[in-house]
Amino acid sequence: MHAPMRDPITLSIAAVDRSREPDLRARLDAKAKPPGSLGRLEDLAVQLGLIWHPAPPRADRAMVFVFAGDHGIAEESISPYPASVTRLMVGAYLAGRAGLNVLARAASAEIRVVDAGVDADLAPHPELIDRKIRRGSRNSVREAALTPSEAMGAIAAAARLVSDEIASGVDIVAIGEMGIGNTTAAALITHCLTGAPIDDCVGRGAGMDDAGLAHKRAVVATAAARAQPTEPLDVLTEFGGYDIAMMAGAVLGAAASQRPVVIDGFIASAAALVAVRLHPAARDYCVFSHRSAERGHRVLLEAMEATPYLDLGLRLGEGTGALTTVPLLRAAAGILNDLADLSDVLAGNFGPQA
Ligand SMILES: Cc1cc2ncn([C@H]3O[C@H](COP(=O)(O)O)[C@@H](O)[C@H]3O)c2cc1C
Ligand SMILES: O=C(O)c1cccnc1
Repeated sequence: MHAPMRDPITLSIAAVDRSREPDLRARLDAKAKPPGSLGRLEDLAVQLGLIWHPAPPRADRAMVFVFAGDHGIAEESISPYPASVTRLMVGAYLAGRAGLNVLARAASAEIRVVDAGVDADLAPHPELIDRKIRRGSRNSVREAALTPSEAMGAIAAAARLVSDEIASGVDIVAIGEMGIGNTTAAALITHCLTGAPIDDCVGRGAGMDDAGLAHKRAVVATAAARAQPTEPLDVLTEFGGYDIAMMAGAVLGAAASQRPVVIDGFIASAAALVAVRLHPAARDYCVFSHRSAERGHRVLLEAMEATPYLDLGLRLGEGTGALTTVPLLRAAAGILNDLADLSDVLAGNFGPQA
């Protein structure tokens, strides 16, 4: 049981207790290995230890939430693919045949596919969660993509979904998206929230060529000339999408329930930055999986002082990068929970049962 979801802005998110960190580091240093020899897995173990304190971290049940939504700005020819690919890929998720499904199987993760705002009347399916706010966002070159109440509603709906699953026993949350045009929305969010130049925020997305990239930059400049918000909810309303708003809500839901949330690539990181600007303490719960090949991702990672774990040249989205990192969280929890102390090994004593 949990309290009813409050207004996402007044949602209560507790920062982790950093005073526990030296104790966790000392515990890791006492284990049967040279201090620091598990490298950044030890940092991840510390983060999980802080999140779960005073309980030992658990990392058994992982669940990826994929939020699908269409973007009005797709009518500006900013993607090499038509908007109809969004709903077709949702079909592929439900058929179990997409990159999402393959990588979720490899990570032993459960999948939740959420219709956040696909521009189609999707047929009901037992594994499709209908949270559709609207059939696609508005074109942010001309007008705000979302209304403030749509943005708030999307955040609240996703936060609720995630906190309900955590209440039912999910240990690790991962987030991803599907939405043709969403690298343009994410670029606009990145530009507004970090102040980085547009050219540093815009990349090739699903594979724009040089001419396409130049056009995409011009479209982003036109939209950015219409409005220059800096407050996170205003930025989300002007330039976001239902997929991005729900990913921000998912981050807040995981943080409010004190569970780690693995952030996928560029678009998911833009949503995470919105969440962190709304609630700075949410940063403590974010695990940044990988460095995306998409140009603007480095700007977002710097803005959140994040060093991702993997650099595989990924640029798919769908939560695939977050899923490749799930085994690292399991390893990190195992290091803290199961690795013997060096003193026991040196005494020929392998733990309480010996
Ligand atoms: C077949 C296909 C599957 C995808 N899965 C994720 N994306 C990725 O590409 C889209 C963003 O790129 P842009 O902003 O250039 O449209 C998003 O849907 C993202 O998740 C895909 C893209 C395609 C074409
Ligand atoms: O980093 C990502 O998640 C990404 C990059 C390009 C296209 N789609 C997703």
